Amino acid sequence: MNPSVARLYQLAGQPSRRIIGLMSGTSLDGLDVALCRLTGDGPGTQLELEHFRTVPYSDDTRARIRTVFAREQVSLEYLTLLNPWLGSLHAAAILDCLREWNIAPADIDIVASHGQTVYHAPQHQHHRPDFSINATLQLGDGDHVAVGTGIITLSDFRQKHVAAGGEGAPLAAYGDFLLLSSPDEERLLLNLGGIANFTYLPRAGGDASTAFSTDTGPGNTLLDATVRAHCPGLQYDEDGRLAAAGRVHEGLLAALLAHPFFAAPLPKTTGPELFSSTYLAEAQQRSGTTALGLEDTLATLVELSAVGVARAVQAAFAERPAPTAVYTSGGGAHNPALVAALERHLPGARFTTTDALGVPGDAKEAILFAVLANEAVAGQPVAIGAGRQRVPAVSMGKISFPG
Ligand SMILES: Nc1ncnc2c1ncn2[C@@H]1O[C@H](COP(=O)(O)OP(=O)(O)OP(=O)(O)O)[C@@H](O)[C@H]1O
Ligand SMILES: CC(=O)N[C@H]1[C@@H]2OC[C@@H](O2)[C@@H](O)[C@@H]1O[C@H](C)C(=O)O
Repeated sequence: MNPSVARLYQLAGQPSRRIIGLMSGTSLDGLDVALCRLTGDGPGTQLELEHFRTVPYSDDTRARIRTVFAREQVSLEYLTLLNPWLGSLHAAAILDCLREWNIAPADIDIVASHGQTVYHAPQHQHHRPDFSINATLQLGDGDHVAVGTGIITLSDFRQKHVAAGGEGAPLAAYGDFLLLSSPDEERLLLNLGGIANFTYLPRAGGDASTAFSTDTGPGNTLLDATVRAHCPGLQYDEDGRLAAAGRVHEGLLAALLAHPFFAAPLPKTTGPELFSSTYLAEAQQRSGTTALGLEDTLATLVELSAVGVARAVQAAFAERPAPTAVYTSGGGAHNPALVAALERHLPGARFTTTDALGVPGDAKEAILFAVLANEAVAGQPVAIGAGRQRVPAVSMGKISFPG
């Protein structure tokens, strides 16, 4: 038997596994590295987060990714080179974290690598009517991660979801359902990353067919792009200070909300391909706000993110009350201006970060991929959701052996 197959078989039978989850999201702030001890599988999964670190991307790495990121046309040569280059970069980042944590690579069972999304193309969003399919592309080749670290690696998680009829995202429903369902309350788990999304969790033991997750629109992506364009050297509006100094421009807000994405049925996914500086510039043109100051523009974009979330929540809970327990995660949870806008638009909701549930908000997405890898190796496909909101019951991730 191939020794790596034997090792994988052995790992699948162990009571627990030590898995490093990797995520690098649309904000391009860095690579999130979460070392998880996962015991059991399925709804009985227990998480112990042993270590977490965000390895910041250098300006050079960000610039390389931005050369192709969310662009319709790119150099095929550049894309080809970036794929293994990012895989090796991620492998080096893992080794660096392990050195810092004083852990040998041989003591890690699996790496679960999301890779870097460079283009997300659900059918409702892409521009090629000759392809009536959903598609999404993550770079950072898994073989390079496996060979670079010497650790069995699962990667490219989104393709199976697409192959099984999904849009490749959000995958959060799986991890949230397995780790964060509670018998005491139904929950909304609201992730405020570059793109915002939420998962609805019924009470644990209740009707799992009602669980689902959806993107809601921009989270931080337009805020970050606007700050970068106006304030060279700054990556984001720290603590929402600039936005808090501005006033919402109702005309610009209405022009932004006119996009059909906000009225489209749930679940839906999106990305910076749609919520781009072109989208903002067109709305500014239509509303006559091209000269609007930075603070007012940011205040309006904060409002847009919050209204996007509120509209999706209202659409999901048109017939019955929305859960009042809302747990936030992602970088936007650190932005008081965004959280305040959400509190205004979701009156009655109690906002807490997922940290209160033992899952640090900044680590949640990296943990998700560790959970997905744990399921792929040791679990069964998870059946949650129903009808249009069905989450395909599939195991996800492609396996790369180090040797
Ligand atoms: N103190 C803060 N004040 C304001 N905004 C913040 C703060 N800390 C983080 N952010 C925002 O969070 C962003 C990073 O968020 P996060 O790491 O969750 O995004 P991501 O994982 O890349 O996105 P996605 O979930 O869409 O893939 C930053 O770019 C910034 O906009
Ligand atoms: C295609 C893609 O990378 N989508 C990301 C992105 O970042 C947030 C939102 O858009 C979400 O749909 C998804 O990530 C999380 C981890 C998910 O799949 O649940």
